[in-house]
Amino acid sequence: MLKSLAALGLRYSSNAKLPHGQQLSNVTKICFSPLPEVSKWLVPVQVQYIENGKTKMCDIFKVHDSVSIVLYNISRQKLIFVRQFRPAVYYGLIINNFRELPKEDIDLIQYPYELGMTLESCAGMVDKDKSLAEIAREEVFEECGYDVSVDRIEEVMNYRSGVGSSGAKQAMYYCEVTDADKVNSGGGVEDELIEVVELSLDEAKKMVQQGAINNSPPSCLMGLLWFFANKAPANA
Ligand SMILES: Nc1ncnc2c1ncn2[C@@H]1O[C@H](COP(=O)(O)OP(=O)(O)O[C@H]2O[C@H](CO)[C@@H](O)[C@H](O)[C@H]2O)[C@@H](O)[C@H]1O
Repeated sequence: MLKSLAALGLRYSSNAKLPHGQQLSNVTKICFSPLPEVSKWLVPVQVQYIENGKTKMCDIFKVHDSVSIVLYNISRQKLIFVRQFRPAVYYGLIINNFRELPKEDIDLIQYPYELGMTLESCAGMVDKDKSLAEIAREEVFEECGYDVSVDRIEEVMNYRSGVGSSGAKQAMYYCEVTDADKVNSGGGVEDELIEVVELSLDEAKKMVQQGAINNSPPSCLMGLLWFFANKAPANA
C-alpha cells in the first residue's frame, strides 16, 4: 500500500531533466514533534456555541486565506502544475502506522519522503496587502515562471477549505499563458523547492476520472473539472 502511494508521489516527476535553475526536492530527514505554544502559521482556537439549546464546541485553527490558479499553456495545450514535498500530506499518510508520535527520526527507507510529494495547481497564501488577483499574478511568476498582467487573470470562484478545521477562504483564478510569457524556470522563492510539471489534457483528465487516486488537494481537482467543463478545447 505504502509502496504504491510512493509511486504516486513519483508520478509526474520530470526526473533528472529540470529546466535550468530548478532544483529537485530531496528530503533526507523527517521527524515530528508537538506544535509549539505559539506558531507563526496556525492559531488554534476553541469555539463554544449553543445550537438548539445544546452546548457544543469545536476546536479549530486559523490559517491564511489563499489563491489558486488553473494555468493553461495554449502554445502547447498543456496544463501547468506544481509538484512539491508537503509535510502535512506525508504526516497524514504515515501517522496511523504509529501508536504515538514517534520520538525518533522517521525511517525514510520504510516511509519514503516521496509519499508526501503532491501535484497541485499553482497557489499561494494571502499574506500581503495586495489584491487577490495581484497575489495570483505573483504566484504564477514565482512558482511557474510566466509573466502575465493582472488583466489576463480571470476570477473563477471563491470557496472555503477545511470546513471542519479552519474554514479558510480560497479564491480560484484561471489564466491562459503562451511560451512567449515564460521568462524563467519558476520553482518558487526563498526556501521553496517547487517543480513545474506540464500535463497534456489527456493526462490531466485521468486525475479526475472515476476511481482516480491523487495526492492533489480538492481545489486542484475542482479547478480541473471546471477547466474541462468550461475552457478545454472541444476536442479534449
Ligand atoms: N504551516 C506552515 N508551517 C511552516 N511554514 C509554512 C506553513 N505554511 C506556509 N509556510 C511557509 O510559507 C511559504 C509560502 O507558502 P505559499 O504562499 O506558497 O502557500 P502554499 O503553496 O504552501 O499553500 C497554498 O496552496 C495550498 C494548495 O491550494 C493551500 O492549501 C494553502 O492554503 C495555500 O496557502 C511556504 O513555502 C512555507 O515556507
